[in-house]
Amino acid sequence: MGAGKTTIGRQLARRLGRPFFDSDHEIVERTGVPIPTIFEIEGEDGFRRREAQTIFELTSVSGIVMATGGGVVLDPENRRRLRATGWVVYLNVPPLMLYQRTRHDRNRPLLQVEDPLARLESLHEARDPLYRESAHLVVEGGQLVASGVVQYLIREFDQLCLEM
Ligand SMILES: Nc1ncnc2c1ncn2[C@@H]1O[C@H](COP(=O)(O)OP(=O)(O)O)[C@@H](O)[C@H]1O
Ligand SMILES: O=C(O)C1=C[C@@H](OP(=O)(O)O)[C@@H](O)[C@H](O)C1
Repeated sequence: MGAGKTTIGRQLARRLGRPFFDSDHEIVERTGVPIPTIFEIEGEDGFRRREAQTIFELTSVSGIVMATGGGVVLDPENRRRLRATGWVVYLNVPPLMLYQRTRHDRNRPLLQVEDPLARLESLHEARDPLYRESAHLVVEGGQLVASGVVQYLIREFDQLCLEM
């Protein structure tokens, strides 16, 4: 959630010369409406069904870089497919930094509450074990600029390819 997945994923894809997909963007393209509207009409459950379908389709394509919405890990089948078909990176950013990066954005329905920082803290606590279970690599802290994270991921990815 607001951890820089899209920013970092897009730069990484460009550097690797691979296509980039953002699962939220795919859902918006397919439905033709923004995410808050999907939540309003179909509720979170409806959004999660569309999200699972999109993850199913995108994990069937090889050679891409994908950024996912922060809630994809709630579904065990999403976690299983992501881990089985790709190299999964968890960008772990503390809740306060997530708050600073997302506070002006009205496009995240789960954060449209009186105390978004408290919501981010509880989401982070509940989801952190699920992200760790899904990820092959965890990048801690959120201190690096996006290009620094991309540089680090390219080195790790090259190493992985050499070992295979
Ligand atoms: N490494 C970073 N350092 C500082 N700000 C960042 C970093 N990565 C992303 N941001 C900023 O945080 C906000 C959310 O980033 P985004 O990539 O859209 O997040 P996500 O796709 O995870 O929701 C953007 O304003 C972006 O410029
Ligand atoms: O954390 C979540 O459950 C969600 C995060 C959002 O994506 P970001 O991770 O880009 O905010 C988006 O998929 C939807 O609003 C639900």
